Amino acid sequence: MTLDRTSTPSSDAVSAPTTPALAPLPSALADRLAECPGLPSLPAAAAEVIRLAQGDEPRLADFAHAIERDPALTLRLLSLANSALYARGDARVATCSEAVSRLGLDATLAAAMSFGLPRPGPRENLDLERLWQRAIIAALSAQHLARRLCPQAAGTLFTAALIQDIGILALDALDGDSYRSLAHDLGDHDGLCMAEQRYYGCDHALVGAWLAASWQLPDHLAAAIAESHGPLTDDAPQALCLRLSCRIADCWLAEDPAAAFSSLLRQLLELDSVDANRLEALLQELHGLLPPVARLFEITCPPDIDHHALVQEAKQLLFAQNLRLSQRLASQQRELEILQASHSDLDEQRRTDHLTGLANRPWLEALLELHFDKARTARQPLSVMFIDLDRFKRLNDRHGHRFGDRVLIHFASALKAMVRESDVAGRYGGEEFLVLMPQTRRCQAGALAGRIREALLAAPLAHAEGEPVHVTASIGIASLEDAAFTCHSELIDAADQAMYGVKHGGRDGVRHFVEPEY
Ligand SMILES: Nc1nc2c(ncn2[C@@H]2O[C@H](COP(=O)(O)OP(=O)(O)OP(=O)(O)O)[C@@H](O)[C@H]2O)c(=O)[nH]1
Repeated sequence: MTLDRTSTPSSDAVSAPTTPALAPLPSALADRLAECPGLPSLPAAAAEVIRLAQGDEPRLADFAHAIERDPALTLRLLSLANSALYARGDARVATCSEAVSRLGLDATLAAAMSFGLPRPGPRENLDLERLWQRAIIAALSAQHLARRLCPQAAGTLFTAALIQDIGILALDALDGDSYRSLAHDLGDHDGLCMAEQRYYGCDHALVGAWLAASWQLPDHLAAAIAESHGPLTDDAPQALCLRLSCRIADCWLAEDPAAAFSSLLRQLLELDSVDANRLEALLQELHGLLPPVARLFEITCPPDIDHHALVQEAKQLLFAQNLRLSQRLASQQRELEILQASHSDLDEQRRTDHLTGLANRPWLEALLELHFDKARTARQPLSVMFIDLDRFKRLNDRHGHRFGDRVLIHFASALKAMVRESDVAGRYGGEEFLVLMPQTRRCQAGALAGRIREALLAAPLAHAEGEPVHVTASIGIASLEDAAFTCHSELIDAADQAMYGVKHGGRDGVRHFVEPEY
């Protein structure tokens, strides 16, 4: 009789067709490991089982024969085959062949390896008891999950989860105390991996895979160990089973399991293939299987948990956390809105002349630059009007600076009311104003200047001691069509120059820029 690799849930997936190549270990670490005498070694019976498994047609009798040479291992395999984990109500097995047949190749391998690896004992080093507890919780969890998500790999995943942390044993053998100082808190697995990355340039998963490869374990087992740390995603069910299995083990062994499981539930929300109900069913199965399996592995059984109450508490904690999170998000959103409002207020202030509320000089120049480039590219008209109120010093001197301010404010609001929506009126400085007029030819700009003068004539900008105070303005206009302007500031200078022409001509008037003839 040959051992059928596909007939039992645990004997399949031995030959994964496409096993990804292992990432290489950092070379200095590989050299040291290769020369380290105290690395965990494979028990002779397990080595023989592996050798046989790599043959073309592994025969059940050969496996049984290899194992029978190790009576202690034979006894334990029989116990395992008759345990609740594998017996499932079937008759008790009495021979090594029957045990191997029931367990399948992967579980036989797992058992052979695990019984030969370092056991919890009085040594004052790593907390091996905890490592083994974690290993069996992970192995049972991986197997449970795999039965639903990728049944053909259930056996492989049991074995891979069981030995996924052998890299820790290897690094412990390599560096002793200095490694133990990194691994002092085995409950913080992510923290340990990060510390290993810093110290060795890789974590114990890669070291474990290297060790598995050096024991000639099947490639897919070594690859699974290498992949045992990483994000939880639906698209790789085998990696998901393994990665989730060690998280479940960490939660089970955590000081506050409810808090740990609630954070695991949060991660499950991202998954389609595993939810809180599946987790609860898994914990229930573990609750029944852990005591006999712990006895088989000769370790103290992990603390019992009330899986139902625990999942309920974890759900409530998650709910409370979500509530707090959404409250925090809402208040952050409010703060953001206030910040945005004050930012746009600030933006507005940055662009505005504080006395008149019109655009200020920097903003006028920035806008004109934009309009200038756009008008030139699109060959569209553009005009600029420079307005200087006449004899403003005299007005200030006569009526006071505050009075002058009020005149400026009134003129600004009158100007704003007269220009088109698409125009921009601004205060260029002191008693000087600028109007930018996109899509406006010189004649249209001239018409607006005329209306401004008429308005100033028609209505006084203020009253002093009951008397109306009229102000006149000198207005210069420059339009793109007046000359070959090369930049926006030339247009302002041209309008300014035209305005000065009015001043020199006696003030209160309008002039267009005329290019000087040389
Ligand atoms: N009230 C007030 N006056 C200002 C403000 N900014 C500038 N001025 C005054 O405007 C006056 C400008 O004087 P000048 O440059 O000599 O020009 P002008 O008196 O208007 O004479 P012409 O431009 O030649 O018609 C100065 O007295 C400035 O103090 C302001 O914000 N408020």
